[in-house]
Amino acid sequence: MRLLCASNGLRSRQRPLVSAIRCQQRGYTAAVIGAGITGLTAAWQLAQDPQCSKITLYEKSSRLGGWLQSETIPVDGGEVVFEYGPRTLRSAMPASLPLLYLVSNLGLFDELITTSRRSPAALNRYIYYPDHLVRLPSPDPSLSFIQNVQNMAKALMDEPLFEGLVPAILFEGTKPSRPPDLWDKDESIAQFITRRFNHKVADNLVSAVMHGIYAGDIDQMSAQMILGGIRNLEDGGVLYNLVMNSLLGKKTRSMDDFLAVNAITKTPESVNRTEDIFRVIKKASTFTFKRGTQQLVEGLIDSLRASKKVNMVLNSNITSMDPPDNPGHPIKVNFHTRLAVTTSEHLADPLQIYTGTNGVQSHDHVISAVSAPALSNILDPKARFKISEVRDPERGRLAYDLQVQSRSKPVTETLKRLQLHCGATTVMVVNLYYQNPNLLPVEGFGYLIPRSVPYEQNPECGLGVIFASASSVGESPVAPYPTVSQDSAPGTKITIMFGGHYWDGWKKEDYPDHKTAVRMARSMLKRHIGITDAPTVVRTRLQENAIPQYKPGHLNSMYQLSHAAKNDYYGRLVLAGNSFNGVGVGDCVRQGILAATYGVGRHALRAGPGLWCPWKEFDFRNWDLRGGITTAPVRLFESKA
Ligand SMILES: C=Cc1c2[nH]c(c1C)Cc1[nH]c(c(CCC(=O)O)c1C)Cc1[nH]c(c(C)c1CCC(=O)O)Cc1[nH]c(c(C)c1C=C)C2
Repeated sequence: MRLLCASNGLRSRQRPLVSAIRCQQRGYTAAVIGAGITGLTAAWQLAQDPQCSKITLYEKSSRLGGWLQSETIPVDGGEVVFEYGPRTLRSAMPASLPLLYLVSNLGLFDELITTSRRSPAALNRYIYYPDHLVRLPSPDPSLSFIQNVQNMAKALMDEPLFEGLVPAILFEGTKPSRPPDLWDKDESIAQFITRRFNHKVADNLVSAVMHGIYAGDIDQMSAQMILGGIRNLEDGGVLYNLVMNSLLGKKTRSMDDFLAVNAITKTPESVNRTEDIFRVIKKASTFTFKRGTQQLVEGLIDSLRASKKVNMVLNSNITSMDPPDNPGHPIKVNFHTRLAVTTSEHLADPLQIYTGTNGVQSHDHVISAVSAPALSNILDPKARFKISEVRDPERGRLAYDLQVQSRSKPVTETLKRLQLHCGATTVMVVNLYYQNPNLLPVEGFGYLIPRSVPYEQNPECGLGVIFASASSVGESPVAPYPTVSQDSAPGTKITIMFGGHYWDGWKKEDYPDHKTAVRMARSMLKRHIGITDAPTVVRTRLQENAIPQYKPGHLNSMYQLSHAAKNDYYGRLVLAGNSFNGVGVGDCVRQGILAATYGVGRHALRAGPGLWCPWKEFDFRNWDLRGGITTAPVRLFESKA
């Protein structure tokens, strides 16, 4: 096995862990800042550690769960579940294992709905271009091999969406690859795809996919971070290497997935479920919950309550969290809570709510699970920086010059480095329910809208439309695997998403309000797929700065930030969450687990038998995973398994 790409920083050195050893002897306390999915998972994992005596979970709002939010709405003939954030979770091996173990640990396995790899929602994915839906080529199991090949060839020849794709595929292998001295130079996704294929592939296909994941602009997104595994194959041709690897059964794996599987607590319930978990991964393309993804949040909250070790400080505003004076000292967190009146149904009986004004607590470890801008605001709300791009003349690598414009205290390196992680897109989510069950022109997942669609076809800045009824129905994961659905009402549920990078730089007052958003959604559906019916239920949610954007240079700035946090806070501050390594629910769960185990110095790696300890092939005894950012997207290795 070969470690494909590990920057020195993320391999980092060993250091004396005097304070960690002391903590291990007497037990330790921890704080988690932010009660989104990363923070809740981290708090849950800490609560499983008998050595962890107390966990304080700080949340600035009165609601837990971040942007995982579902609502069950009564309608004529039953109920429908609307999602305002993530809705379906990807089932992939081994990336979804930590999440599925967590689900089982929480006793929620029976609550899953799995969407089979052979279902229309998994097979039929569409892109709208330039004025109609185009199905992305994938074998249709109801047709013969010859019919599938004919259909695919026809689509590639006839559809403007695929213009330039065939020559791009044929000649990709002949394009020069990056010279070795520029191996670690980052570029945008658009630059990489244009360099290897052509700009039509970037604009028509790749921009659509990136709308569906990041709501982002491929000119502003890091190829190294987001397409790292693929980009590493460019020597000799990306496609050639992909085909060869597939024929030879070689896979590129992320060590983090294995680290998380190794670290996550497995209750007897989840161990009993192992076979079922692997069955879900094999058969399903995605999964969700009967009452929406919020069920995961509720399961975590119930478990935290039952642990009796967790204090939840809601409505909290952390006013300072300065580095300790020396390595032996804990981190002091000063906070202020408004009168903790909660409206959330989950908080009717919180473990402990501080209703006072100011408080100070010391913690042996702090896990920050908030976004980079939110953490920056905690460290110094008055700090303002001017960031300018500079080119490293020798290596052409992107670098940034940071100048402090204002501050209220001495600026730490951590605070400076956080500034480079501050971009995020805002998405308007519109959920519509129609009584008519036969409204859609095609069966499938929905459609994405690439940036190349002419303005007249997309004046609303739409990113994509989800035929949400299709992904709300599936199989129970438990034998005899009956069909289950989120919705008992028979109509059609559609979600429309707008904005994203198209709204970069907009002010609050520029965003559409509820009425305007519904009007925009309806006019888009009419133009694109001819829907003129009036919906019976409409719900909108503006998700502000919800999806972090990994801009070129992200990996390098993550490495710098990780080291700064390790040094400034003597390994006691751990950073996790979607600002760093992955915006999906599975990514956040993995980061929460890694932070609450290796990140706080509580889980030692051992060279056990079998496939599940890939680190034993590397110098894992020298990996210092404590403090800073525990996750490392460059810890990739090649495996035959
Ligand atoms: C609510 C808006 C979101 C958009 N992207 C994400 C969210 C939560 C995050 C996201 N979406 C997908 C992924 C990759 C797979 C994963 O790790 O879960 C991530 C990280 C893929 C995806 N995009 C859409 C759906 C329904 C899915 C998941 C399931 C699948 O691939 O089958 C739809 C969608 N999401 C966004 C837009 C604009 C959009 C449009 C149709 C933004």
